[in-house]
Amino acid sequence: MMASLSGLYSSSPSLKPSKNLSFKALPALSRDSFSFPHTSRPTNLPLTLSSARSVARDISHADSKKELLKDPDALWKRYLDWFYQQKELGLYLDISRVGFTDEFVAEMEPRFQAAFKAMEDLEKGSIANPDEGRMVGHYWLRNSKLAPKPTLKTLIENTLDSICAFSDDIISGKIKPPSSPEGRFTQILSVGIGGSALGPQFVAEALAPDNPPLKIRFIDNTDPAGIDHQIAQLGPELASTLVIVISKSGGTPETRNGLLEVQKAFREAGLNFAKQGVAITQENSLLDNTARIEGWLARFPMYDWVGGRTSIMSAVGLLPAALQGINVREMLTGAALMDEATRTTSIKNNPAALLAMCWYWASNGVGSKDMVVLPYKDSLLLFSRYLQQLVMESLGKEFDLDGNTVNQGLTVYGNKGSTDQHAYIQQLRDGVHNFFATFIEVLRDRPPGHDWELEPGVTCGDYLFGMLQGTRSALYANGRESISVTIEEVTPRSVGALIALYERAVGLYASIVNINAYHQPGVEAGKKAAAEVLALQKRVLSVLNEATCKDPVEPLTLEEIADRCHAPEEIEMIYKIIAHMSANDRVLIAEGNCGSPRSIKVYLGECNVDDLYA
Ligand SMILES: O=P(O)(O)OC[C@H]1O[C@](O)(CO)[C@@H](O)[C@@H]1O
Repeated sequence: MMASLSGLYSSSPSLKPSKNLSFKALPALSRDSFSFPHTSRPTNLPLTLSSARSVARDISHADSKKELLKDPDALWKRYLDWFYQQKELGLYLDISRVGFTDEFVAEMEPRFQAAFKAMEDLEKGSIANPDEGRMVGHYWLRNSKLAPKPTLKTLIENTLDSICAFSDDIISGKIKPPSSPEGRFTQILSVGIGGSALGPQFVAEALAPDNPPLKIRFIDNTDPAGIDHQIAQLGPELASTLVIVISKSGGTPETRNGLLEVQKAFREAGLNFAKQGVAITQENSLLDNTARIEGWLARFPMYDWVGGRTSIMSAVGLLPAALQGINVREMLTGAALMDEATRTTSIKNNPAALLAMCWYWASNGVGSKDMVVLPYKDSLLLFSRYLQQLVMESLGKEFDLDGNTVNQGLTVYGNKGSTDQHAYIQQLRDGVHNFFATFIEVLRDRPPGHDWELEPGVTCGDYLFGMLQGTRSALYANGRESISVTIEEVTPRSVGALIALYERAVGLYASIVNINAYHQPGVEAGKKAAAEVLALQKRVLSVLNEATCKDPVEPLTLEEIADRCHAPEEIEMIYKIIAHMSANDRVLIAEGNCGSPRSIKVYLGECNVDDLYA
């Protein structure tokens, strides 16, 4: 069997996981109908005669699976057999409730060895992101000795030193806001999106002390009302707000808009933005040039060899964290220790490989099941949102590295326990079986000395513990697989380790399914389409302006606007543009109303003669 299957795990294009070969081929033998744990092979594999036989054999194993489920000794043995711990970090991994078989592990071995080799090359500076021709160096950020060139090593070390020195100076009040009665910075307003927001948001929620030296707020969208809300919440403290604008590319529209809105607020408050602005971006980007020309307070670098979603250990994550009094060197140490632990080429001793293997097993190597992430700790609330980008932007790819269409991915969602038990766990337990769970457990409930028993022998934290364990058991009893990651405490070190664990798992998984984890071509399509909508809006405005400047004014139907824009095929979009502008008092609807598109006739509130000749 091994010999006949080994080729199926090679990277040969014809043997790639294929969604066409899913359960549909043999519905009666769906592994979902089996009780747990499974012994069937992943159904993404081509259905050869031998695989069909192996599925048939799995039916006969179904009873023994039931026995395993009922047999606490066997389950305990499986727990111990696969239990992983990283002692120094106090991090444990339990994958006993995922039903992979020894045979499956053996079959995955060659793929993992290839993935370990690819990871080794990546860490040595290979062009691991071939589509963008870039190195992938986030691992160097926490161990600069790994950097492939001495200049990079120096750059990483100097940047870290300057982040620490700058934040010390801000916190101590050595660097002051020019016109604040407080005499020191009290607030951070972070402007950025995607990888330039999610990491800082997660770290702030997880690690910021109750009374940080600077409190942080985020603008991570181009929603005007959301931006207004953040600025309004700052109120007079805008004068003591350090604005950190984060964009690797330096040209992301949402971030640019956030910056322009904040600069307007500064102008209106009579404040000098430049003296309170900090940029984190690549050298010579639009943002970098703006910050340099306008003389902003400080600039910190981003590098083309660090991706947005893995930038949390660069200035992107470290500067906001340091300013909130979080020990960033500890975060880096945690990540470095985890990097070391996930470098081993023994699957069983490598927690990231174990995760990647379970993901492959649970989702059939094609993302057929979603990953629900449930941290049982309020401060880790944003971990699932952070992982959503890390995993889905990395693994959600149309093509594999050989150019075959694979439509890979792994859906991630989640919030926190036990809160979610009162929201969607009902469906997870009893409803559609389209997921596997990851529990994040934190052993320490409260800082020492603060606990008390709210009923004899039981604390509030015991309830949280009970809810987690109860949900895990209830899911398992209904054949739902789960992974449990345990940390002792939420500290900079353990958070650094968690981040590094998942970064590595994503990298290994991507290798195993033969995709590039480090680019995001799909995002470009949406950005391009958005730019086209805005370009069309400008054409609509120009056509309306021309009609408005006529004497008498010529109200236009949607058809007439579309024709004059030479875009009859865009009539629906033109209607939406008109409806949006109308809702924002930007155009006059002369006749009809926006609710009935055919009735609309439009002209502008006033003719702008200058635009006619622009
Ligand atoms: O840091 P930037 O260049 O502004 O990009 C923000 C985010 O946008 C993306 O490129 C996707 O649009 C992410 O990968 C990135 O984290």
